[in-house]
Amino acid sequence: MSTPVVQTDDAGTAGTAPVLELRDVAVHFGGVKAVDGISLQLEPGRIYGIIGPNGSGKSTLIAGITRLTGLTRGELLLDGQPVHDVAPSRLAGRGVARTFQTVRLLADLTVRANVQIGADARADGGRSRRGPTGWLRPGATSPAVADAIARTRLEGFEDHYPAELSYGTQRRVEIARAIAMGPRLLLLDEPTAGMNQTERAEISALMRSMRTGGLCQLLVEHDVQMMIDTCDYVFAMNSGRLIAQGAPAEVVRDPAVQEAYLGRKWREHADGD
Ligand SMILES: Nc1ncnc2c1ncn2[C@@H]1O[C@H](COP(=O)(O)OP(=O)(O)OP(=O)(O)O)[C@@H](O)[C@H]1O
Repeated sequence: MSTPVVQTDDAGTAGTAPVLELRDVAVHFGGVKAVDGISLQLEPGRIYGIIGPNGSGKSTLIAGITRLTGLTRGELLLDGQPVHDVAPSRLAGRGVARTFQTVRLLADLTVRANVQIGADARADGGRSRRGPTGWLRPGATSPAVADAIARTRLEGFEDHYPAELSYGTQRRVEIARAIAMGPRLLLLDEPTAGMNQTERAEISALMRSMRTGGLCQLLVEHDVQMMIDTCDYVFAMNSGRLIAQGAPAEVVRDPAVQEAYLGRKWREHADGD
C-alpha cells in the first residue's frame, strides 16, 4: 500500500534535507526539448515515481541525473553539493546507483560475483577500471555483498549463474548489485518490464522494504498499479515538463495526467478489446 504524502510543498518536500535537488533542469537535443525546466527535490527514505507517455522525457531525465547526458541548463545537487562536474563513473562514490531497462548481469559470473562488482565500486568510489576478474575473491562473501543479498532475498542463489535464474530473480540480482554500492539514491528504470504480476508484487514489496536506512528510490515505470502500490510520491511528465505531482492515487486522477497518459493508454486498451 502507498503511504499518503502530507504537508508537502510544490517541490514534493516535507521539511527534510533533500538527497537530490533539480533546479530548472533542461536537456534539449537540437530543437527537441526532451526535458524542459524541471525542478524537484527527493528526500531520504522515500520512494518517488515518474510516469508519463512514451517520449515525455523520463529516460532523458534519468540520463541527466546520472550525468550520462549533459544539461542544457539548470542545476543538479546531491546532498546540497553541485555535481555538474562529476563523471558518471564517479557517481557511485557520491551515493548514486541505478538499474537499467534491460538486464545487464555478467553471464559468466555467479550471483555473488555480480553483486561483488557493486561492493567494489563502492569501495573505490567508482574509480575502478578493472575487468571482472580483477574484482573476484573466490568463495568469499564480503559483508556488503551478504547484506545486499539478504535485503533482496537472494539467499541460496549465491553460486548460481544468471542463465540459471528466472527473469524476475535476475532483476533482483541487479538491484542487489546496486544496493551493494551502498547508495543513498537508487534509480530504477522500469525494473518490472517483462514481469508477471507475482514478480511485480515481489519487486514492489522489495522496494518498500529497502526504504529502511534512509535509502531514497526513484522509479520510472509504465505500470500505473505498480506506481500506486509502491511509491510515496509521483511526478507526472508530458513533453519534458511536470504536469502533476503528489500522492500516487491523486496524480492518476489528475485530469491532465488522464489526458496525457492514462486516457491514451486506456483508450488503446479499449480499442484492443
Ligand atoms: N539522443 C537523442 N537525440 C535526439 N532526441 C532524443 C534523444 N534522446 C531522446 N530524444 C527525444 O527526446 C524525447 C524524450 O525521450 P525519452 O526517451 O526521454 O522519453 P521517455 O519518456 O523515456 O519515453 P519511453 O517511455 O518511450 O522510454 C523524445 O522526443 C525523444 O525522441
